[in-house]
Amino acid sequence: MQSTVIAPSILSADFARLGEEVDNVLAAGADWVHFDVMDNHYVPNLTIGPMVCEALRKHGVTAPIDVHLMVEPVDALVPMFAQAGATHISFHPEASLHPHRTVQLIRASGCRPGVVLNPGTPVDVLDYLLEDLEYVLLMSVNPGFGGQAFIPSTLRKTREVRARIDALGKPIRLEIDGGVKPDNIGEIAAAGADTFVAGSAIFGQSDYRDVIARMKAAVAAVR
Ligand SMILES: O=C(CO)[C@@H](O)[C@H](O)COP(=O)(O)O
Ligand SMILES: [Fe+2]
Repeated sequence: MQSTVIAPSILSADFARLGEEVDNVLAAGADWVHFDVMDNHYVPNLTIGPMVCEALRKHGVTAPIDVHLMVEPVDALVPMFAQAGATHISFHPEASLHPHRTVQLIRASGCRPGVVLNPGTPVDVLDYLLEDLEYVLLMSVNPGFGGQAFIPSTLRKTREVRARIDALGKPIRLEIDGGVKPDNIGEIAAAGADTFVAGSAIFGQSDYRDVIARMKAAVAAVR
């Protein structure tokens, strides 16, 4: 079984104090930094790019940086993020002309590849990709914004992807992104997730340590 990972989405952090926010959330027990990249094309919002990732590394962040690319096309940004210090890069397969080639490119760039499924994307998209991935990211909201409500059908999809990963027998992580909170994370973990993105639930609280501890305790109770 994979270890539990809590990955705060910095989309909900105070961007004017980003380095300090990331330091604080990691000191409070977070495991990874979830880095949402939006291009105002694949999704109707615009966020941050490789320069900000590089700035976090220069600031002294050593934790894994989990880059979630909500961009189309995908490939040109992969080496740029690898160079900027990303450790994990995920992308939406419908945004790449050749998704398997993109997986190979992420790995060749020295990062761990992941594929992202939107709430309406069937799990069949994993059919010939899963065995070459390090993680699957299931969106539990439609991509583009923080602070949205968790879509319940994601629980069914989580169980389906968990079964596929277990059948394959490879140590592939199952990450959930969107609307994850202390009061639903236990149910999500019970469905088979091991890696949890949370933006507003963490950065919306003043005590990061308390909310992360409550999330980890809720996961530990069911895993
Ligand atoms: O990728 C995305 C949104 O597109 C996420 O990473 C959100 O940033 C998560 O925010 P919350 O739903 O936890 O507030
Ligand atoms: Fe994300």
